[in-house]
Amino acid sequence: MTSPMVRVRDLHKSYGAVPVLRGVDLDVGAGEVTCVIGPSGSGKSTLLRCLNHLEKINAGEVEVAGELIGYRRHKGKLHELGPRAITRQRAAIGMVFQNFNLFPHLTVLENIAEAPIAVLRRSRTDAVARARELVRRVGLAGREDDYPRRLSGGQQQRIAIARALAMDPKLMLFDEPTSALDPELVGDVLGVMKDLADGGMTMVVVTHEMGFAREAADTVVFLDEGVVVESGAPDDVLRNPRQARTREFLARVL
Ligand SMILES: Nc1ncnc2c1ncn2[C@@H]1O[C@H](COP(=O)(O)OP(=O)(O)OP(=O)(O)O)[C@@H](O)[C@H]1O
Repeated sequence: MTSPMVRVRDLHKSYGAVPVLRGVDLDVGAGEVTCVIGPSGSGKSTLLRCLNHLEKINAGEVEVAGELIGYRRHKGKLHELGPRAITRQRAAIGMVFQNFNLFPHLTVLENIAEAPIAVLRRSRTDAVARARELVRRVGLAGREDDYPRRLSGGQQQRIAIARALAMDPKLMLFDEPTSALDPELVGDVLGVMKDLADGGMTMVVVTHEMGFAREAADTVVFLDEGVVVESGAPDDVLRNPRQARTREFLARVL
């Protein structure tokens, strides 16, 4: 594998007394795309949220871009980054959610340029110029001054991707980015994501889009009940799964 961008070892996460991740290992090399698949409630979103400091982990090791973000051996000490280091790391991770989360009172350009100005201290001129370039890149030239409510769900999601890219992330996390979209809008968003993947972006994508996983992923991870049941190349996991649980899941969704 190329140099690791994400390295997770024996990750445990519970909500209260309910265990959701039960010893997860994950490796994503720089420039690789990993798709995480699995039934509803299997812990996929929780795994992404642990990578981005949105959840505190209970045990294990999580390393992103060479930096350990927190671990607790079962009987060992908790090591945590300070708030400034967490902010720095979060800035290096782009996250795209199911529900776009654009600011409704900001235009498309302002939505994209806001964080680079506020967090990276870019000049307004530079941030807006880059935002214009990103709007073109996601195929929405001409919509720069629109407000999000005037865009379709698929267009809003493409802007959400552009907004994440504006921070020049080292890693992009996608949490079911097409689940909230009408079927005819899904392809455009997946197309933007495929272009990113082909351009060498490191990506972890939680998805129910098996076609995307087959085409874009270097690795497919099947998560069930908080455990990685099987992982490997898409052709192996999606076409010739070794585990009965993977076969049963695929039979339901394919
Ligand atoms: N903040 C929370 N507090 C308590 N329980 C939670 C919380 N977030 C998630 N859970 C529970 O943890 C389990 C895993 O949730 P998670 O969202 O990670 O699953 P998922 O695989 O992403 O599911 P889906 O495909 O439906 O989005 C579920 O049982 C869920 O109800």
